[in-house]
Order: sequence, then C-alpha cells, then structure tokens
Amino acid sequence: MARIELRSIAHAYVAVPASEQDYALRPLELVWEDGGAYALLGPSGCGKTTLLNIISGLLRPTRGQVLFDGVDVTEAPPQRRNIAQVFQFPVIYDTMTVSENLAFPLRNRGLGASETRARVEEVAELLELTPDLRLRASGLSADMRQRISLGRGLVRRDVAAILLDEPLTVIDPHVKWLLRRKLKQVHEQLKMTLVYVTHDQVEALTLADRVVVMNQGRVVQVGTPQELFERPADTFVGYFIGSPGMNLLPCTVEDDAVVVEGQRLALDAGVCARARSAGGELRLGIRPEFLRRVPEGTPSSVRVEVTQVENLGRHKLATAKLGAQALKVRLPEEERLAPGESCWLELPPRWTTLYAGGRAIP
Ligand SMILES: Nc1ncnc2c1ncn2[C@@H]1O[C@H](COP(=O)(O)OP(=O)(O)OP(=O)(O)O)[C@@H](O)[C@H]1O
Repeated sequence: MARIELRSIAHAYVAVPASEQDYALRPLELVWEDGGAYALLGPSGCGKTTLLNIISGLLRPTRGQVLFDGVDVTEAPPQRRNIAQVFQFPVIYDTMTVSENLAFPLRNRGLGASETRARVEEVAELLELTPDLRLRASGLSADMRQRISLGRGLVRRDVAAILLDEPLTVIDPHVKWLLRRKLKQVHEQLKMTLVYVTHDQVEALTLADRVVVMNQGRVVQVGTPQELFERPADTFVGYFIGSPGMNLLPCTVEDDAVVVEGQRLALDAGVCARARSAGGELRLGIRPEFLRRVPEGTPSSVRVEVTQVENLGRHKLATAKLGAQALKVRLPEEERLAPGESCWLELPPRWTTLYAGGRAIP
C-alpha cells in the first residue's frame, strides 16, 4: 500500500480553461496516509469522481502532480499505478465462477497456481464467499457481486490503494450496513489505503477514520468524524453534516459580543476582533444538539419562541424563532415544551463558532 500525495492538483474538462468556473477541481493539496481509511464526501457534481480518476490514472490532471510514496506518477497509465477500483456497478465476469473471478487479477499477472489458490481462499474467507466459490457469478445478488468486485481488488498484494466509488448505491438497504461493516472489518485487518467516495454522510462517518469534504470542486475540510461534527471549518460542512445540520444565524459583532436579532451574546474578544477584520458575511453557528433550555438570565442565552415540536422517540426536535430566524433544537425526550411557548436557550461558547465569508474564525 502507498502514501498518496496530490500537489496543486486542478482539473478542467474544457481544453482551454478561461476562468476559475471552468475548473471541475480547484487547486488542492491532499495527502492520503498509507493504511488510512478515507471517505470523500460531497454533493453530486462536487468533483469526487474526478479526483478519484486522477488518483487511479484514468484522468490526467490539467495541473499538478500525483505522487505514490514520493514517486511522481502523474504521467503513469492506470496499469502502472496498481490501484484497485470498485465502481457503483460491480465489474465481474458473469461466465466465470466466483473463484475464477477472484483469481483473474492474479492469473493475469502470471502468479503460480498454488499461490493463487491460497490468496483466493484467504480473500474469500475474509469476505464470507467461501461457500460460494464454485458458483457461477451470473444471477448472484448485488451485494455478493460487489463483494466479489472488492475481492478482486484485495486479492493482489501489490495494490497501492483501493478506491471505491459509491459502491453501495445498487445494494439493498437492508444489506447495506452489513457490507459497510464488512468493509470496515477488512480495513482493520489489512490496513490498506482506502478511499471511499460517497454523498451519504452516514456511510462516510461510520466507515472512515478521516473524511475529506468537498464542495464545488474544493476540499473544504479534512478531519475525523468528530472534528467535522464539533468544529466545522466551513458553513457548508456545518450544514451538510448532521441531521438536521448546524444552525447558521446571520449576526453582527459589537465590541466583545455577537448580536443576533438584537440579542447580545458575549464571545471571546480575540474571535470578535478577527471576525471584524476578516470581512464577508458573519454567521453564528451552533448545532441543534448543543443548544440547551435554561432559566431566564443564564449567561450566553437567548429568548426564543417555539413554533413546532416533533417527537422523534428518544429525543424531540423543536423549531424555534429567534426574531425572524428559525432555529432547530434537539431536546431530551422528557422536556415539556409546546408550540407558542417562549423559553431561553443557552449557546455554550465552547460549541459556538463564528463564520466570516463561510469560513470559521479561529
Ligand atoms: N467527462 C466530463 N466532461 C465534462 N464535464 C464533466 C465530465 N465529468 C464530470 N464533469 C463535470 O465535472 C464536475 C464534477 O463531476 P464529478 O463527476 O467529478 O462529480 P461527483 O462529485 O463525482 O458527482 P456524482 O456524485 O454525481 O458522481 C461536474 O460539474 C460534472 O458535470
């Protein structure tokens, strides 16, 4: 497996890019550490597949370099990069058995029969395909076919990384989580460099050690699932991750306080000073999970009017009005609150982030 480094990579599909808008991928620097499990997360069209194809060599970037373990492979074709790719639709040979499908990448490279058999058996065991090795691939379920596809990547010892592009899209919802768990187990055992493309935050957050969040051709944050949840570096990450996403309230800064709809909240003096000099629209970000109902007059609290309360089993989700702005609040199940009531909500400074022009003020 390899450490993969992308240096100043950018890509435009038009032959002569005239402006920044022509770039599907804006200039970015990224390092995928050897053995890491990464998710590449972002909405449709943000550039995930473009980035993946640049790593595998299916696409040559307009600008920048791709390095595997320090060696520049920007000009190297896919077959010289030893990347295993698993696509949305499993790529397997229907006329072959499961065993022959798994053995194919090794036979192709001239590996001996006994070593091939041993590797196939090992991978089949790992992916729970042992009882099915003799079955013909045609007619097998989608999740089995995708496991075979993954197995064809894992069977080779020389792969630099395994890239998976939305591999669970065609899998039935009730077996999706099984396959996800399997993939996580396989990664824990083999520690291969794994890049998993998805637009599904649950998939990304459960599978990966680190998540690369993309939006409009840019990498907006790289972090652990916890960092993305607790410290979104960008309003897009705050909103895109979480269910519902972060509350992002337009605000102003006055002295050492943030003012939202006429209500003042004291904030760190340094943050306020940096926000003033940063420029761009200011927003105060707080996740629904971190808001707390408190008695009137509690520091860092605001008065709101509740407009809706949904009972979601283990917790309640309330919508409240702070002046003209709506806030989502996650409340404990036992909290008694009805639409039309007013209450005070604390925005603990520790969980409150100020954004200027979409970026978090450090
Ligand atoms: N072959 C191509 N020619 C021209 N434009 C392309 C091509 N492939 C992708 N694009 C454009 O580049 C941008 C990024 O596309 P890409 O497929 O990388 O996004 P994605 O995040 O993988 O989306 P999805 O989740 O829908 O697959 C999009 O605007 C897309 O329309």
